[in-house]
Amino acid sequence: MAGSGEEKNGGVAAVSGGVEDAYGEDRATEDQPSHAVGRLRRQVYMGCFIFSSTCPWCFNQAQAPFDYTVKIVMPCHFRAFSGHSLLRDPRHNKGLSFTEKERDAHYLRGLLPPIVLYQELQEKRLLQNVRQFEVPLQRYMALMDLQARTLISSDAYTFILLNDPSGLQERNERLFYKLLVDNVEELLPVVYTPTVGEACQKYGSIFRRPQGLYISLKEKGRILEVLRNWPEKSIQVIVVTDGERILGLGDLGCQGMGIPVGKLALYSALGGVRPSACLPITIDVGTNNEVLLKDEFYIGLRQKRATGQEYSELLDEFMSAVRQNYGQKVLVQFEDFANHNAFALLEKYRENHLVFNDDIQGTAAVVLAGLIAALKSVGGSLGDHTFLFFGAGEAGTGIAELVALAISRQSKFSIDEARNKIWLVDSKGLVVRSREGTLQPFKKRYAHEHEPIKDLLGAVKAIRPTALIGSAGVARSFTKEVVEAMSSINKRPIILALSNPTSQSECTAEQAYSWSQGHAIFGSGSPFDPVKYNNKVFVPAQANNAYIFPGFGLGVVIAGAIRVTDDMVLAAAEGLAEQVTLEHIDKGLIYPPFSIIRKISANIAARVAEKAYDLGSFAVSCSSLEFYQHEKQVHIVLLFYVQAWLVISLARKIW
Ligand SMILES: NC(=O)C1=CN([C@@H]2O[C@H](COP(=O)(O)OP(=O)(O)OC[C@H]3O[C@@H](n4cnc5c(N)ncnc54)[C@H](OP(=O)(O)O)[C@@H]3O)[C@@H](O)[C@H]2O)C=CC1
Ligand SMILES: CC(=O)C(=O)O
Ligand SMILES: [Mg+2]
Repeated sequence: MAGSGEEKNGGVAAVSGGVEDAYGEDRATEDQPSHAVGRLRRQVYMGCFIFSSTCPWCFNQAQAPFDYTVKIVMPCHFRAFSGHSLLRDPRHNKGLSFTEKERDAHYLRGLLPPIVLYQELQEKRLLQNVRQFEVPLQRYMALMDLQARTLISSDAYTFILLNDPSGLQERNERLFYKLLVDNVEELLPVVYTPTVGEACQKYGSIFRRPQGLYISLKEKGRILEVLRNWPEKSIQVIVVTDGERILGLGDLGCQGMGIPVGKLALYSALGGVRPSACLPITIDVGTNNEVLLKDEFYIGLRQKRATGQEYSELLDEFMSAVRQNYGQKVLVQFEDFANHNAFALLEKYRENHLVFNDDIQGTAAVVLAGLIAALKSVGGSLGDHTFLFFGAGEAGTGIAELVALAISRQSKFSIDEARNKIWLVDSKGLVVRSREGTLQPFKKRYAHEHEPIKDLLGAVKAIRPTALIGSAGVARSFTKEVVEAMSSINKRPIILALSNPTSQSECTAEQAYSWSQGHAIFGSGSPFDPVKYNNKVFVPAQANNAYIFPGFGLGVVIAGAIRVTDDMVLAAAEGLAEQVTLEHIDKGLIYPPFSIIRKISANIAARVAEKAYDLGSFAVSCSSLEFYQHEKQVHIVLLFYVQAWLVISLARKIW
């Protein structure tokens, strides 16, 4: 039940699982006054522990939002967490919603205008203000300002706080998450794709303050030191990129930071992982983007990308520093690496670290779930159908592998036979046996016997797929002819245009519905508005890994997992697919709406945690297993669901 000693590092800041570390001694940050807070926190946790002893599943390390209660409700931080400092701390600042009592208790009198605005009203005011910006990038910047943790000087802050009529300059993290959670369908496209893509492209010009950790080649040999500079000590999820394949926009080098920041905002808003437990990291090994290298505002190293030994030594050092500093239960999510590194890194680290590649595994889970749901309209099981991928990289082959695994689990087919139902097209055309000698390893399993075909239309006509899945990052590659060909082969063609952002989408929703005369089951990576065609309204699905990774990460955390396996990814897909109801299917939807994403995430988390537990000591640390051992008789998935839902709902109440 207790976190194992081996996970601690010199007495500081190791993350371990189970109940004991929830007392929080090991995650005090340097600016927290220690003993009084420790005692108070212990009392709060003891109270929770009594509650949890009737339901031990309700209480473990993911419960850390309680930290917040201690800090903000108790007048225990004296001046260290009061007055200016409190207003300048986005994590604890409540802005105009500090009550009269809190203003007295925290030395805030006079620092705020006299009015007390309750959070709902603050939220309404902010939403109105965000909506006033017509340009999506301005909305993005306004929201990021609200979230930002690193602050401007106190004088400037007070000036802004007291003089900013829009209220948008307030740094108030809990308001940011409340706004996001309550308006997820409206704000997701702002903090995430497509707008985050533009933000990364312009990151150098719009950069105001650091939002994550930058680890560059200059820090080689000192990465542990760099990690220790981050103010939070108890980290549960890291999203890391090296910026080489940012969405479908290519190499954006150090400016890729917008992606880990955006993904982790969703981890908190949609998956209940406490913001302070999330760490965005960009590894800067240079960039091959000539435009950036010549841009005077570029924020990264001005050199070509390091490769080979230099690159892999830096990554090795990073992984071992992460483990040393945060223990073995920190989830490292690789994001938007180029495929020549992504597959190799996943293979290399998955045996000994808790790693997850969102582009390969998260995307696979979301698409498999969508296919399972779509087949409820189309008919037949996965093994009865043929799948054609346009794009044979991380997303394409990641999905292909999970679909093959699902087919082999559901039917009498072996995994190799299942792979025969899947075809890939890459930049050189259909992946066929005669190309085997020059193919990257991850494509070889799909090099089937067939004559070479160069173009997508030719491949569609020859392979006659049920589903066409685009992940090449090539805009408008699903032409009218391609969609018409799919429609002539299938009554209900499944067409997924996964490439992000919107500018790279293989086709628009309107094109898919009109060219298929309303028959397509369509999903896209970035959102499209509903389309009216022949007096009927079609609601496109958003086939994006954002459905998966927040719940997946939460599942890993509540299980105290130490490894990610394919079965856990499959469980996540099933956890999403089972939430698509007949009502959704009747409306042509292949995913439940994002408006209920927190419920979706709780279900996915429960499925993933259950699977990790089923897999036993390979996936879950021995200490967590011991904790679960005596519960073997009970319905474990239900307990995990309750736990996940509690974390997600408590997070919303407490932040
Ligand atoms: N919706 C979602 O949740 C997700 C969407 N994506 C999107 O998918 C896209 C691809 O990502 P990812 O798989 O990681 O990228 P990769 O670079 O790993 O793969 C891209 C693939 O597209 C192929 N390709 C490139 N140009 C062409 C072309 N003209 N014709 C045919 N094939 C081509 C490449 O061929 P070759 O191998 O020959 O170079 C490669 O196989 C991106 O836009 C990304 O945003 C990614 C992850 C999740
Ligand atoms: C969604 C995502 O992860 C991507 O486009 O890379
Ligand atoms: Mg990605």
